[in-house]
Amino acid sequence: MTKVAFIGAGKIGQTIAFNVIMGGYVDEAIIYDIIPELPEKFEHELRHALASRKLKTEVLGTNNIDDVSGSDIVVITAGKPRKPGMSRRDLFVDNAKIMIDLADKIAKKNRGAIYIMVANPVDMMASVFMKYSGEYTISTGDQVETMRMRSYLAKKLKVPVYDINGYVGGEHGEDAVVLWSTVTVKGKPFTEEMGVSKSEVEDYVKKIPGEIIRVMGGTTWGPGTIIEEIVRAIALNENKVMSIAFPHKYEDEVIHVSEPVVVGKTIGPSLEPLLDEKDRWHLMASIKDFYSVYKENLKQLEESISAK
Ligand SMILES: NC(=O)c1ccc[n+]([C@@H]2O[C@H](COP(=O)([O-])OP(=O)(O)OC[C@H]3O[C@@H](n4cnc5c(N)ncnc54)[C@H](O)[C@@H]3O)[C@@H](O)[C@H]2O)c1
Repeated sequence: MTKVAFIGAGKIGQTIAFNVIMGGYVDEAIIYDIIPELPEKFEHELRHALASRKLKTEVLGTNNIDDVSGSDIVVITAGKPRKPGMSRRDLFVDNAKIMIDLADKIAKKNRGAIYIMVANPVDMMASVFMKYSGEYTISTGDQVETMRMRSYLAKKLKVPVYDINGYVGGEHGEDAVVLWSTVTVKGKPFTEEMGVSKSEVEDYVKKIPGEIIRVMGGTTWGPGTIIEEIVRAIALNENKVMSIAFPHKYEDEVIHVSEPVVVGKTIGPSLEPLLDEKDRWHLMASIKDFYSVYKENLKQLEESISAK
C-alpha cells in the first residue's frame, strides 16, 4: 500500500503526478495546490485517464492542506519557476519561504515519509525543507542532467541511449559536473577519440534547460519522466543507481549535493568511493561552494523574514 502526495500542481507537478499515477504502482495519490479548483479539476482529468487504463488508484485533488496526511512519499514542486535569463539560485528566498511554511504544515501529518524536492534551487530547497521539518528529504538533483548527458552522447555517437552509462554530479544546474570516470559507451570507458569532446557535452548539459525555458516556458517532459523514475525506485524499492542529492553533513549544516547512489526505500550506499580522484575532487569542490552560497542565502532569508 503506497500513498504519494504531490504538493504543487503546476506544469512539472502535473507531469510527474500523471506519470506516477499512470504507472499503476501507487494505491493512493493526493494532489494539493493553493490555486482554487485546480487540483480538483486535475483529479477529474486523472480519473478519466485511469478509467481508460482500467486502473483503480484512489486520487484526491484538494486545496485543503490537512488532506495531505499519512503519505509514504511527498513530492514537492510548489514554488516559483525561473523566467528566461534567471538562474535557479535567484529563486532561493521566495521558494525557501514556501518550504518553511510547508515544513510546518505537512511534516507533522506525514512523519517518516521520504520527501522528494523538485522546486528550485532544488538542492538548496531540499536542505531548507529538511532543516525546518526534521524529515528525511532528497532532491531530484542531477538525475535530470545525467539523462541529458546520456541522450546527447547517444545522439552524437549514433548509438542507442541504453548503451551509454555514467552520471553527472554536484549541484543541480550551472555547476553540475559530468563525472567522466563513470561514463561508458557500450561498456567501454568514454574517450574523446570516440568522436565528441567533453566540453561539447558539458556545454549541452549546462545550456539546454535555459534554451527549453526560453522557447517552451519551462522544462516538463524530460524532468517529469526522470523524476517519476525516482518515485518508482523508492515506491517499488528498486535499489537503482541514480544521481540524486541526499543529505550530507558538512560543517554545521546538512546539505544536498548529487552523486551516484543506490535508490530504494532507503537511500544508499553512495558510489562516490568508486570515482576517480578528479571526479571526487569536483564533488568536494561542489560541496564547499554549495555550503558557502547556502549560508549566504540563509542569511538573506533571515533578513527578509525579520524585515516583515
Ligand atoms: N528539479 C527539476 O529538475 C525541475 C524541473 C522543472 C521545474 N522545476 C522547478 O519546479 C518548480 C515548479 O515549476 P513549474 O514549472 O511547475 O511552475 P508552475 O508555476 O507551473 O507551478 C508551480 C505551482 O506551485 C503552486 N504553489 C505555489 N505555492 C504553493 C504552496 N504554498 N502550496 C502549494 N502549491 C503552491 C502554484 O500554485 C503552481 O500551481 C519551480 O521552482 C521550477 O524551477 C524543477
